[in-house]
Amino acid sequence: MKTTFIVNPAAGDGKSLKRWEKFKKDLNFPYELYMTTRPKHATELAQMCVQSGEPQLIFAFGGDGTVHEVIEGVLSCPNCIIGVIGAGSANDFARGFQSFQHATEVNQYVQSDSKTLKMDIGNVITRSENYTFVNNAGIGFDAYVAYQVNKSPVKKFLNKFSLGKLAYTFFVMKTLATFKNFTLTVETPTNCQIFEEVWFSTISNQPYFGGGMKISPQSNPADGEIEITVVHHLSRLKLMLLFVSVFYGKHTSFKEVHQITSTSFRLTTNESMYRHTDGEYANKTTPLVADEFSVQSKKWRITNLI
Ligand SMILES: Nc1ncnc2c1ncn2[C@@H]1O[C@H](COP(=O)(O)OP(=O)(O)OP(=O)(O)O)[C@@H](O)[C@H]1O
Repeated sequence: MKTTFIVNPAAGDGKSLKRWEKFKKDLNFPYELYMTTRPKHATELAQMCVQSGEPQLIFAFGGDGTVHEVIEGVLSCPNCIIGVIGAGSANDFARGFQSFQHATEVNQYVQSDSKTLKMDIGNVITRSENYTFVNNAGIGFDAYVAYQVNKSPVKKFLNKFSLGKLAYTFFVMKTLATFKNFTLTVETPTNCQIFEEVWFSTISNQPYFGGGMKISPQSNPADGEIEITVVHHLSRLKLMLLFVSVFYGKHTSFKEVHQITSTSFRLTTNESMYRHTDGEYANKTTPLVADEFSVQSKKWRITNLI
């Protein structure tokens, strides 16, 4: 089977390139290599790779953004298998899905009978655009933080000293002081609930978000369902406490955290709120116009390492 690596040299605050240089020395099979040079490039490269419709094994080498882009590029190709080597900052994909740590594991997989697992993907239909998500999508506080971090020159500057994570801490604190809570209506095919004073809501295909926070412990990316987590009606101080407890998956016992499982959700905000899909800015909601979140079951294939 044709094997390709798509490497984002800029992932992981720029550490990905160094890691790749080391990693490739231990690979012992022929492969094609593409380096991304800009956002969305990994999608274009993956689309190019699968154009022929031939069976393909494509390794995404980078962070969650890179993996998201590669998977988006292969959705039309049922013969394509995705393997992941997490080399980003957050690497939530590598926590929630099977992924490779070392080149020796990749060598073993390529020489084996290439077992695969079929995985789900999330879709978001909004008034202006459609999006996909592999890990999670969200509306509110976290999306606004991600937006500010990604557009800020502060992160680029701190990256030079491998201190990119400080940018997140800075913008979390800043947003915490200024964020205005919103009202969220959550409709499932069988129910409708209105949540007041919402900080954020996350729709999860797998348990992790934000760099290891186990926001949705029961999410399973192969079960044909997605989970919504709504965090509302709590003080700034308690929100901070909640962020600490999320790392251990203990936040679900807070009465201010609501979780619902469904195959689809219609979410409506009372005012315009920032959205993200897999941590990347995905525009803002239109007040009183529903966004439709759904899941497509078994839509892409991942390397099965077990
Ligand atoms: N050569 C490049 N230079 C700058 N940015 C790039 C380049 N190639 C890809 N990108 C963009 O870099 C962004 C970040 O990549 P990625 O998410 O993989 O790394 P990360 O942010 O360090 O990891 P994580 O998302 O796990 O925190 C992506 O949005 C991607 O489109």
